[in-house]
Amino acid sequence: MLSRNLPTVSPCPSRAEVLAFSLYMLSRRLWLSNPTAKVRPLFRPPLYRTTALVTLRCTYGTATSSKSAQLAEQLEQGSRYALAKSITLVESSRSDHRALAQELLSTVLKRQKESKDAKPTFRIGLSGSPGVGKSTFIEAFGMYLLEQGHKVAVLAVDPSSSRTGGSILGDKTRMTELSRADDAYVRPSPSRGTLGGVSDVARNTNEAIILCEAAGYDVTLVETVGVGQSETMVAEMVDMFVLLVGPGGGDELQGLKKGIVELSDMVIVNKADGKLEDAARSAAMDYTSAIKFLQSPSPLWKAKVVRVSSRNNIGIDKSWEIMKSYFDTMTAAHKLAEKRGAQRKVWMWRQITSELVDRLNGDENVKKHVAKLESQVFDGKMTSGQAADSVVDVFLNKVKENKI
Ligand SMILES: Nc1nc2c(ncn2[C@@H]2O[C@H](COP(=O)(O)OP(=O)(O)OP(=O)(O)O)[C@@H](O)[C@H]2O)c(=O)[nH]1
Repeated sequence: MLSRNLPTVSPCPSRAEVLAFSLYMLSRRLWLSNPTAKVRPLFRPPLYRTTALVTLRCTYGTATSSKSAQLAEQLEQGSRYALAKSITLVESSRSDHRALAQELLSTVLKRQKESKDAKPTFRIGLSGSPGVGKSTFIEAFGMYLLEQGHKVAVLAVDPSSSRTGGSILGDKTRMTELSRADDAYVRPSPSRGTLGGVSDVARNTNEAIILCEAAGYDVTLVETVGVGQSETMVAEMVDMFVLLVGPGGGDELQGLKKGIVELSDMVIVNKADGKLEDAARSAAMDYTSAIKFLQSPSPLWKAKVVRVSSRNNIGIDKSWEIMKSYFDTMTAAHKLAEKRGAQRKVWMWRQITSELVDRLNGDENVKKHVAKLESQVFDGKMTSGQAADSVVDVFLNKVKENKI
């Protein structure tokens, strides 16, 4: 990136310097266009080279920051176009995009900190197996929130899209009514090629949440599907984690899936209508009694269970009432800010770990060294611990020599 490659010369040139340089360039141009004329460059400001450099530096150095300031401004004005563009920057793997995204995030965070009348924001994670009715619920719930005067953003965390290029959540048209509403923003799943691993998905989503909030969306719904670590990941980036289950009952109460109920601050039994109503009632009772014996994510809150028919718009208001009550309880005890701070720290360390491993894996010398060590470990000539120490030593030595 140009602003990175140019030497840092500060401060910016004074007006007099810029004027002197411009006069010099003008007289030079006149002279070059007509060398016989007696308009030779009359003077050469002693600092003109530096001035040129400084001018360039200022022009290109501020190009990124003025672009990011402009985007931040448009975001604050609630431009959906600016929001989509900003999230694309955050998701991009291009280094100039990432640099711009980082500038933008810094500007946005600074403005949020300085703003005295910032609206409170609420981040809600929503998970459930495929087909349980997540889109239908979000559509109905989102429209209800709009009626209550909220601005709603919907983001999707779909680890399948980074692994396979396809996506469980994003391949079909979803939430059509909500997508068209003025005060809603529905972000489709990131497409192929924009993501790396799970850690990148998390980073992008965390940053996208900040951008949505900067654009005035006070409720952000982060939707995920119960695949791999995605539920735990989402639970660790939101204020409240909601699990959507079907009326068939209780799969989530068995074995491995039990952990996900334990993470949940609320369980919504969806499809509580028609022939499924009785089944939904008994599933709700099963969840309510099971939750009594599970550990709560917070000592201040015991998970609630609610029956909903997203298709018939039943129980949507009750769901919001419970969510608001959670929000009020946690805010009154100053627990939300604490939770967000702790989450940021956790993600910082995960990002550090993943970034270090990426750099380590990307280094050619380390790769060669690892290849040798792997065969020694395989043959039992070296323990895995010894090999790991050796790889890290090689890597750190290169870092010390400023080669990485
Ligand atoms: N009876 C009934 N059916 C529902 C309800 N909510 C959703 N459905 C149906 O359940 C099916 C799946 O709904 P979706 O909203 O697409 O489910 P999803 O969880 O988003 O599914 P994926 O996008 O595949 O993860 C659709 O046929 C919906 O019409 C409900 O409240 N009652």
